[in-house]
Amino acid sequence: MSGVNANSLLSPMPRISSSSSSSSSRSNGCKRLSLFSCGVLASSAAVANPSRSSEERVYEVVLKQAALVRELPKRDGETALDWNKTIQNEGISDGNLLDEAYSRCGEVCAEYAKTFYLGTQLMTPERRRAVWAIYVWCRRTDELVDGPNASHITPKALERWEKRLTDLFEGRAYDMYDAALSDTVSKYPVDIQPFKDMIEGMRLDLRKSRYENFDELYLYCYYVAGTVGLMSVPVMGLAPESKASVESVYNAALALGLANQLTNILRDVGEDARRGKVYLPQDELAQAGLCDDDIFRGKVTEKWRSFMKGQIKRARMFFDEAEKGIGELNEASRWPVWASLMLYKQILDSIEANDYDNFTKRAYVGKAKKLLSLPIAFGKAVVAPQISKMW
Ligand SMILES: CC(C)=CCC/C(C)=C/CC/C(C)=C/CC/C(C)=C/[C@@H]1[C@@H](COP(=O)(O)OP(=O)(O)O)[C@]1(C)CC/C=C(\C)CC/C=C(\C)CCC=C(C)C
Repeated sequence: MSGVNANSLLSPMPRISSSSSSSSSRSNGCKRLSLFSCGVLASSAAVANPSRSSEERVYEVVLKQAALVRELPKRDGETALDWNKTIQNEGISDGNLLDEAYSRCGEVCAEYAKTFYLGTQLMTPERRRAVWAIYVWCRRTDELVDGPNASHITPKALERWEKRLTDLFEGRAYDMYDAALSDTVSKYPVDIQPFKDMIEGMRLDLRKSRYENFDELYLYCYYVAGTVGLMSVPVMGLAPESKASVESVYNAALALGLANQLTNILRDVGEDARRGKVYLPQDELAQAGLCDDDIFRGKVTEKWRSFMKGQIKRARMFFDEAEKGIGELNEASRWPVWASLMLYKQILDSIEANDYDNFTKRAYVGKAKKLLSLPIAFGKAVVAPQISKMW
């Protein structure tokens, strides 16, 4: 799309409304994800915070999201998270205006996240546009603290953004992008909590520039990225044949968000340091014999390599956890998820290929590798999902 920029994304547009409700369910039984003890940490975060760890607090949100889905009645011949028919049967009330709102979301997506946009093409039209609407809201939220006007953003502005969020969940949309999301949340069992939590993550980012331990970092990563997984699952839907518990799929989705954000942090160490930010856990840096000054100095040493190996190992473990859940998603939704996972995971390979110099070199995945990932992701998603579980 031409003319999509950070300012236009945040500028208000004509206010239109859409109605609100919520919807659907599945089995219980859960598998608890614990990646704190993956060998990179000498001290456990739960010990650092003996009352309740971030992992436990986030897990409560996961359980709540899964419970919301289970509370909704199953329809004959429909699995709990298989709402495609529901959407098609009920139709969309404000036809043209909503179509326009969604197509604007698609344009933003195509502009900002080309590969992801391509990946959504395989999804059903209803799911595709719902994911675009979520994407746009996330992107706009992120731009409040990371965009061109970020230096003017105050807690008050975030409060207004949150009020606007509550309004759109109640069917009162301020602009076209909001209207699309308002429609989406009225049709899929998407809860407001992960959205509120993402705003909380932006608040945290405004006031915090150091993370004492992985427990603190975990919470931040949940807020800004794990939430995306929780928002997306209800729209992407589960495979009708899936026997997995809803919790385990939400956990995998959470893990993908965490893995992506940890990878982002590892890729951007130098860039963040130049903004005075160090996201890496302070206690782990200290255990490796490193401190902030080593990061500001930006010299790749043996200590740094060894520290980075541990961080990369942990990020990969979250990716592994995420992979286990993708096969449980509705078949048409798997491709963009596999594609995004593969592309992000390769950033870790690229950090290694740069000999862990994430101070002066930006790890990236080249075009050829990106293009090659798409058919492989397609294969894992559609052609041989069973085989991909064994890889
Ligand atoms: C299919 C799919 C991938 C859907 C998600 C689409 C979506 C709603 C994305 C929103 C992304 C966004 C703009 C988030 C705002 C906060 C933020 C910036 C988070 C970081 C993303 C990277 O964004 P960016 O474009 O800035 O990256 P670059 O710096 O340009 O490289 C994050 C790192 C996190 C994004 C998190 C995800 C994509 C998690 C997706 C998880 C799922 C879709 C769940 C999948 C389900 C299972 C069962 C595994």
